[in-house]
Amino acid sequence: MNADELLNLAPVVPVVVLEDAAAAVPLARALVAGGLPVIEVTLRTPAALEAVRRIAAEVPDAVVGAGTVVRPEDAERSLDAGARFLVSPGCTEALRAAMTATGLPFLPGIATASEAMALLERGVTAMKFFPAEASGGAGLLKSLGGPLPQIRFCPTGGITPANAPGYLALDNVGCVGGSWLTPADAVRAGDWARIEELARQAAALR
Ligand SMILES: O=C(O)C(=O)C[C@H](O)[C@H](O)COP(=O)(O)O
Repeated sequence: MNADELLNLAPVVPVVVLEDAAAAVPLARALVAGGLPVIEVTLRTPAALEAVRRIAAEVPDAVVGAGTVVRPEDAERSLDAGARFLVSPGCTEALRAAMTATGLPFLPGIATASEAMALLERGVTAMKFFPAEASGGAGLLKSLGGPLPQIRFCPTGGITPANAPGYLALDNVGCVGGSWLTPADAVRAGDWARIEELARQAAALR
């Protein structure tokens, strides 16, 4: 799978923060059952890598990746845990090199034309647009599509069921990402039925 294929797997990528790795497998099963197989586990908690490991081992229909990859060493550690893709909120040359070295598809974050062009010079054509709403939203992406039509994006940050269709209608958007599918209270309560239903609604967005 390359990064462009990753963007085509599902219209919405749930961005997940897990405090407890024990929730990882039932959570991933609920998302897959709802029709969202691509799952980004953010490396924001001590439990994150173990969560990736468990989903990779126990939920074969999920495509689990690591998000919030911000330090070069996060890339290799995510690969070792079984991540199948990497996502970063922004990018540096050292981070790009580390993500490339894993051989995994990755979506480096950008918010401006210059950031996108720096990655394009390195052969990267699939990127995360972050923080999407705060940086100019669908209008900015539409504008970037004029001079930079070869780049495709996964906008993330402030995406909701209400504004997602506006992004998904753009030629240069493959999918959107968001945390709304896994509300912290639902995860804490183990309310997998609610998460499955949120996933089902999101899977129908396109
Ligand atoms: O952790 C990362 O790698 C990020 O870049 C940030 C996340 O993608 C956003 O925080 C999700 O945004 P919301 O859906 O608005 O909650």
